[in-house]
Amino acid sequence: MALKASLRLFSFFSEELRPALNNFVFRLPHPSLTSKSPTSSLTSTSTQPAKTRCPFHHRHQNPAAVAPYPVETPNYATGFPYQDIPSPKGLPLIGTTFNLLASGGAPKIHEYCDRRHKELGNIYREKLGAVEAVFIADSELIQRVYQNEGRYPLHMVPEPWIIYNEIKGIQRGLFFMDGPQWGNRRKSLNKVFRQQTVSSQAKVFNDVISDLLNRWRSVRNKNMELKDLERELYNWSIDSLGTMIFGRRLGCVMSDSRIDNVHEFVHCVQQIFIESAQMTMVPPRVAYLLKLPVWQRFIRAADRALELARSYVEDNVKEIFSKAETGEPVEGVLSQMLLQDKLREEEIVRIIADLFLAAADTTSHATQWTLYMLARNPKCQERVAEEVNRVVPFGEVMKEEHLQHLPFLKAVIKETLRLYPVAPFLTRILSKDIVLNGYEIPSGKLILMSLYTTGRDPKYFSDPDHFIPDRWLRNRDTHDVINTYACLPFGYGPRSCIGRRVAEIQMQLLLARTVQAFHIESVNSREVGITMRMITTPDEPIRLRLLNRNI
Ligand code: HEM
Repeated sequence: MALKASLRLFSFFSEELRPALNNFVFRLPHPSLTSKSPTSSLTSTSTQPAKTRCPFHHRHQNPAAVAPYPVETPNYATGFPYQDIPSPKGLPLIGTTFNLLASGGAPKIHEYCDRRHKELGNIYREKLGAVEAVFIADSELIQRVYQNEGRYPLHMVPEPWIIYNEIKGIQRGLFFMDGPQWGNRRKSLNKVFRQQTVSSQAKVFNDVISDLLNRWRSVRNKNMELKDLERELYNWSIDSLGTMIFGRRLGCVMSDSRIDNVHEFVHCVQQIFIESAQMTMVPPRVAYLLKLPVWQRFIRAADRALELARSYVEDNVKEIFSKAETGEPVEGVLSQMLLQDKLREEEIVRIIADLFLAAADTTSHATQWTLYMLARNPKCQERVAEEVNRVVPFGEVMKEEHLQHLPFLKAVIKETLRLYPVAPFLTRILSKDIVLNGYEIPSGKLILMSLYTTGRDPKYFSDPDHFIPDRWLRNRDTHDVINTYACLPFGYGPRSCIGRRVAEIQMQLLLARTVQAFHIESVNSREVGITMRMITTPDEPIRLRLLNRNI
């Protein structure tokens, strides 16, 4: 959801989330400091006596690290004080905001945080604007955060959305829920998004792809270049999800589409992301109070997107009820939610509207990056084409069971998401204190897990800057993926991405069929970089040439 906004979003300027609750009674070294690996023993409750000093002492002269160990029985649930976590120097009110601005601002925040990790280590804290966050870039620390997320994990909701929901007095979908309310809804929705249900949608996903590929054949220019790939993929991802949910086509990938509302919806969702990203550098509450243009644009786009999504969902809900009354068959998971799960209509409308916001940009950008990687790595592209043609000869319908025999294609997608994680930071706010790398993290602190950094860390991935899908293949001698917590493009645990299977099947089908139909070439004259628009997007439009394959 844009939420995801990503969700995943990243609004450093939101107000303080929760006050630090901790009164540190014991300020003793944690047993983790006794181990060779600074992180491995963090998960243990061992009471072994401490033998070594702080693993960071060479780069962070922590007084506690060199203090004599206490005589009384240490409480190993505690570590060094939170304040001792390495941190860059900043100004009192705005922290290090100017440093971020000087480094390119919000669009380059992934590189800024990557440099901070290189300078300060795999854990640091930084105050940007009004919010302080603890950044971690270590697979064992990430694992530890997820192990402690509790029954109802809490993540960060982007500040512009918090304000929006407050001033409009509205409740929203899954991404915005917490506690038992979230737990109950997530349980019902998990049924809808389970593997079996999603797999049964392969046929409808294929119908959308057939239209899309036909459209691409006809809209290429004379150089065989496809215009506005981003918009094409947005339309595809919305049409696919819409067909799964409503049981009928939205029609937004057809070349003669007159579904203006859907196109407007797509446009508004893109706008929401652009404006939210702008507000990473202007405190959203200030933007709201001063009615700055960025806030006005955000609110206009959000109002319209939700209005369009709601009216479409409402129309479909009405139709489902009237068909159910007359005994006509109804397709799509919306009918299942209404008729079997008996969710209230008003709640379904907001849940589904937000699902569209969550799905559109994430799936389309993940697919866009993968197509780009295939274009830049022609040998990999040929291997995918050979693999696909071996499993599904050209002209035969690709079914969900075929996808199980396409390991190299799946490895290509994983490798792309390692280098270009759509959500570059995962967020959690824990409801209990924990110790990370020997430092106490009080409950309520915002923790950001830096996937961009872990995904490119040579500690986890050899030759990390290179696109090497083979590293993900299990049967390969040099299989070098040791710890998957370093690469979690869909998050982890009960609050991980609910749409993961939908996205994976949609992407696998589209990519397999695209590579089967076309030889893809990149037209960009330079290597496309990353610009953050709340999610990982290209810093210039990705331009592809699609040449027909002679099969
Ligand atoms: C390649 C495409 C996608 C990527 C990379 C992606 C990634 C993510 C990530 C990283 C999270 C946060 C997980 C965490 O905090 O542990 C998330 C949450 C979420 N995603 Fe996705 N997502 C994708 C597609 C989708 C689709 C297609 C849908 C809807 C059908 C969707 C719906 C959601 C929702 C509703 C949440 C919030 C879940 C909750 O709060 O319980 N996502 N996604």
